[in-house]
Amino acid sequence: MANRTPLIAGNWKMNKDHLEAVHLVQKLDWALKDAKHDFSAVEVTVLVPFTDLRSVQTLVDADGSQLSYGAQDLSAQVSGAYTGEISPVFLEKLGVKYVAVGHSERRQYHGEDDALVNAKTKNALAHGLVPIVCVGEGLDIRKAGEQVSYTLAQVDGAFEGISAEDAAKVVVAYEPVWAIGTGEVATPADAQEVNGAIRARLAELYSAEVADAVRVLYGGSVKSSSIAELMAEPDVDGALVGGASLDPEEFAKIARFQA
Ligand SMILES: O=C(CO)COP(=O)(O)O
Repeated sequence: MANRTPLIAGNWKMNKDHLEAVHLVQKLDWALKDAKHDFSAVEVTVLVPFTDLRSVQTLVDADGSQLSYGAQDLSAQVSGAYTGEISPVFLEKLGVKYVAVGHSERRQYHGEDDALVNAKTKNALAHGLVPIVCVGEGLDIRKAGEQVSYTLAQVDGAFEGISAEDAAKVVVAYEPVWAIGTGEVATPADAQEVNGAIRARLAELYSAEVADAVRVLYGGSVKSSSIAELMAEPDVDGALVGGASLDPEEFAKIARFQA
């Protein structure tokens, strides 16, 4: 890996109310502090439900925690008559650093397409949030051996019209849908194949410098037992962790993959 700081991001999905969130973040923070975790060596963040954000912000501020936190989605709009939507301005005011965009569950259950993912990515960047753009193929595409071309088309769509300066700030998460929540983690070679292709595409779309700056994560059934071998791949710069991020001890172990 070049000079990219690894990022371990926990995606809680629709789990933990705001009271449970405080307990979980506190336990995670303690586990990392006990282990003298060096946040400058491996960044750790949690993507929590919208309703948890204010409580998490208060806790992180009060405890002087080095954990950052983020949201799982945002609106493509900024304000106005968009019932139920959440503006990036609101997220920015809550101290949010990261926001997931185009998670496969949003693509699948909410019909989000590449154009919407692109609009949301731009909206996040315009308001100082770091988008974690999620891409990845389903099982049928994988069986047809088309995972690289399919995923790169999603990358092309997400980055359409984004400047090189902004592109360098984006985080991309390769999450093969068949590996999400199934216990079936991609092999390190599977992850490297697509992560490497994503970086090569960014070099084509922009430049070697931009491609070198962007962190490309892997997600899909990551556990403390599988993280080290994934991170050993040159183009895996971290992980987007679902189920295992709900267990603070296990998630702290994942964050401490170098230990
Ligand atoms: O979708 C994921 C993270 O965004 C991965 O979820 P799991 O780690 O539960 O497979």
